[in-house]
Amino acid sequence: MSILSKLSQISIKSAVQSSKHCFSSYPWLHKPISRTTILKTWRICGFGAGLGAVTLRKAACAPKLSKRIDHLRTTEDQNASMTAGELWNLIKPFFGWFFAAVVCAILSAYINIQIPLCLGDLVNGIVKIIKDESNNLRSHFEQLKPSALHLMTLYVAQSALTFLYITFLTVLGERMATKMRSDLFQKLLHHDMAFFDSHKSGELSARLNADVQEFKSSFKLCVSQGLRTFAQTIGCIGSLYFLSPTMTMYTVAVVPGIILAGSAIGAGLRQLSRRAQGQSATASAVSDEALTNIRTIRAFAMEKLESRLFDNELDKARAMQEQLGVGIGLFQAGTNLFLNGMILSVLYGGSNLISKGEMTPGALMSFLVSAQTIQRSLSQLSIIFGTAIKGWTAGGRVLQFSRLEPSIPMDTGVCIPYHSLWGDIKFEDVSFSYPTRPGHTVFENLTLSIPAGQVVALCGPSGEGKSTITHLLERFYEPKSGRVTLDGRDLRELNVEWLRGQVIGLISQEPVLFATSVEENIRYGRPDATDEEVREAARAAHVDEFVSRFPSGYSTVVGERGAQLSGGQKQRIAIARAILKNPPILILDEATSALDSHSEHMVQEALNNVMKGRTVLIIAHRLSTIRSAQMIYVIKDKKALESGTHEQLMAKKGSLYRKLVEAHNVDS
Ligand SMILES: Nc1ncnc2c1ncn2[C@@H]1O[C@H](COP(=O)(O)OP(=O)(O)OP(=O)(O)O)[C@@H](O)[C@H]1O
Repeated sequence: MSILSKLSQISIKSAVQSSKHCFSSYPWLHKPISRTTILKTWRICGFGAGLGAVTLRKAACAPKLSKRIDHLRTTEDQNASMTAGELWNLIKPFFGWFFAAVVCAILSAYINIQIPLCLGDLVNGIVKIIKDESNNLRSHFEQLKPSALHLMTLYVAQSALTFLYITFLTVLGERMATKMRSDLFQKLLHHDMAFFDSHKSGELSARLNADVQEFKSSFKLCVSQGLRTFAQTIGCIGSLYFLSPTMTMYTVAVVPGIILAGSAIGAGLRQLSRRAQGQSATASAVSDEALTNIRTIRAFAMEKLESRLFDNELDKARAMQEQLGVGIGLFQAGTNLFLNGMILSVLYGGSNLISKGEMTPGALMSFLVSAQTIQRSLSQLSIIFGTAIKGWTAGGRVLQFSRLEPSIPMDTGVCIPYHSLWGDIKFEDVSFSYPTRPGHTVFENLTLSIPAGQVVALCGPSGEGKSTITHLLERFYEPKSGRVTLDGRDLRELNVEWLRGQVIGLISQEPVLFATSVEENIRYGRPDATDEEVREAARAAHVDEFVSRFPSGYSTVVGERGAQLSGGQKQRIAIARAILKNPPILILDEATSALDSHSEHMVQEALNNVMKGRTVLIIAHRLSTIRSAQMIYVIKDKKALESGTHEQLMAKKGSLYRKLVEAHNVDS
């Protein structure tokens, strides 16, 4: 026996002995263990190990998946800024309201400057009463009346002006925000598809909502409080000078230093604010993406992981906002310390002047109240400064996308009159790569022709660019070189709105519906269609069959992106929508791929009716659909490799089409 086996026997023996010893102290352990108990134990161990493994796997996955978030981060935000000219352009349309608000705010500030002076007169009168040792107190009291009345008038006027400027500013702020939102939305709707390829919808919606809101609130605050407090500060400094030039000179000598320090801190805070807002937008993008893909998250049981990813981004945003808060807090604390020191110096210096007989108690009172008004105004200004930083950045973020001009203008170019439109399409030496992936060439000198009134099919392996051909035809993107023509005219000469709205009808692979009723979704094809025309299109696309079984019929709401319908039902509604649009050129991008063979047969029938007399471009994987085409192009290796009818291509020896059919890459 080898040394190793001896050693193992010894260890087994000692283990048995020690276990016996151990068992003897626990009598219940002497009971025979049943098979079920052993099985249960195994199951529990297995479950525990499984749970541990899943937790570990998820923990290990988290950092990997968090890379996904990197693509949701926005980089341009750092450059988001706004010029004074742009701010003026926003105000200009509502200048009347702005002017009224500014006048009221300045008048209110003027009154605030007057109040301390008037208060000083009143105090001097009171001092006279206190000092008077004659019995003429009543007449002194009577002399106070004009000052008291004056003060009363100022208080009432100040309240009225406050009411007015707040009202004017609310109207101004709301109108500006509405216009900003409307302009941005309009701009977004017209931006190039490449823009949407590189920006997340969550980010765009944050600019449209949260950023506009932030800009509006800070603008209102800056104009109402900022203007008033600024005017008050300047005015009160004037009053101070009038009351005591010496003390005023001492007081304001330190102001330039404070302004310089404030500007330096402000620049840092502005940058921090930009980063914090960018991070908040990333957090929103994460939640937005998760909520949009809730079904995928459910299917993979990733709720906890997604929640962790969101928390992670939220934490970063929170930390940055906290840093910003600390920065603003420090700024305000410093300002307050400086201002309180100023008041103390005023009291001390003022008492000194009174003792020398160079100042009256009333003047000191006025000086003090004016200095306090300045103090309040400046500390208010420091708050406003923080808000202005946030608002300025938010406004810049909104304008950043409003400034961009789409490279494809929507409303310029020629519209071919309906009666002379044939629908003859040609791709001439087209080279193309997507703007977001410029290094990846999708087509190189692609040439193909879709003759007017004919049905042409595109087939070929996945990812070779079939759908891209439809994108170029719809002019979602521009070719890098070469041209796409309609009836011999370059698409670049034609009006895009007319092309997409009246000439081309697209039924795509994944139809997306609006979260409204079936009827409204179909009517989207032609908003002025009558109810009967909508029903007719629905019948032609076999929508009627399933909709009539819904309790609410055509009023049934389809849910977000049509989530409450099956893929085939969505597809049929999309077909009805295209039928209603009645375009001269029809693109069917795997339009029947989501249907079962029965529905496909019915929809194909409907499509056959619609296709008559039109130019039709079909992208399909089903042989039954492809073979009916008058011309088939096989797209591969960045070009149209082969073309011909089904019979011609099948008869051609070594043809790629034949290989695809035989390899079932084209479904039979
Ligand atoms: N918006 C986009 N941005 C960047 N690249 C894209 C975009 N859309 C498609 N592509 C790329 O362009 C190439 C062609 O894609 P396309 O969708 O046209 O292929 P396809 O032949 O229609 O594929 P399938 O038959 O699978 O639908 C692919 O490599 C794809 O990854």
